[in-house]
Amino acid sequence: MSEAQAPDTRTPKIRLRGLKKSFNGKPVLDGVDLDVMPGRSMVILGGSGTGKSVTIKCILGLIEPDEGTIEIDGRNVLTMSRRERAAVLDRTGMLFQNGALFDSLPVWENVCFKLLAQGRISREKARQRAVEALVDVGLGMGVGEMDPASLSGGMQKRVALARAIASQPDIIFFDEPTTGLDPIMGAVIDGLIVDCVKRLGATAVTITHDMASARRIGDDAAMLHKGRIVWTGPAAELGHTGNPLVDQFARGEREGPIAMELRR
Ligand SMILES: Nc1ncnc2c1ncn2[C@@H]1O[C@H](COP(=O)(O)OP(=O)(O)OP(=O)(O)O)[C@@H](O)[C@H]1O
Repeated sequence: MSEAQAPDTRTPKIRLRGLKKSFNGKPVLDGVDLDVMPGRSMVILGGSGTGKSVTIKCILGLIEPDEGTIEIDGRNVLTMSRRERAAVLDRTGMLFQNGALFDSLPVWENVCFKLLAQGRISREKARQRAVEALVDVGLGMGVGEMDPASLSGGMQKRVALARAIASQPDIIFFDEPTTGLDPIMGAVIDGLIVDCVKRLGATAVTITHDMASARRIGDDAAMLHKGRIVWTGPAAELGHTGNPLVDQFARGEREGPIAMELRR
């Protein structure tokens, strides 16, 4: 492969610099810096209400930050035209915390909702694409015709995963993918996430409080604390990083720097 054709593995897929966001004068993000390299799986950790979801929503264009830059493939999406930004965001997928499936639509329409809404695909092709995505997450073809409400929690998560991958995105966000699942189903979903992300060659960003899940899904991890990323490193080291904040959080210990701050 010539140098011009070689994939650029040095430019981060996502680069956040100095990202700030306040709500009603209260800072939530206070200068977030984060790099997610292409094809890597990044897990973002942090206590409840520290701004993990706000960070992801800023990247997805659902919340406008007050300051900072958000680069995707080296280009600042915040200064792009609406059209350019929409084209970049079209290449992303998202698995929402509660699945966010529409009960009024059969599963297959949920899976291909984005493609259908954008008129990018015929209904016949969408149905076919949905069945393929459902098979990829271990669901039978018949599930496509069912109502989401009639499915178990684990099956709903699989459908939500099928929806996240159906448009074959190159960046996928997972918000608490194992919340509400028993530990075995959680491990199954994690395995599917890893397989699907690998198959697509996608870059993944996951928010989770589940440390077993973080170690299974993540290559890299980052900890958000007091509006900033205070640590990044290998997900496999969580609990043994040598950073007292991260290790306390990862081990779920009551005593440590985080508890002391809460007591003040
Ligand atoms: N649209 C909004 N308007 C006002 N405040 C908001 C808005 N979105 C988020 N917040 C506030 O920002 C803070 C961070 O919220 P966020 O949902 O990002 O936390 P989180 O780290 O994802 O927490 P959790 O782990 O509990 O899901 C919270 O105090 C929340 O109330």
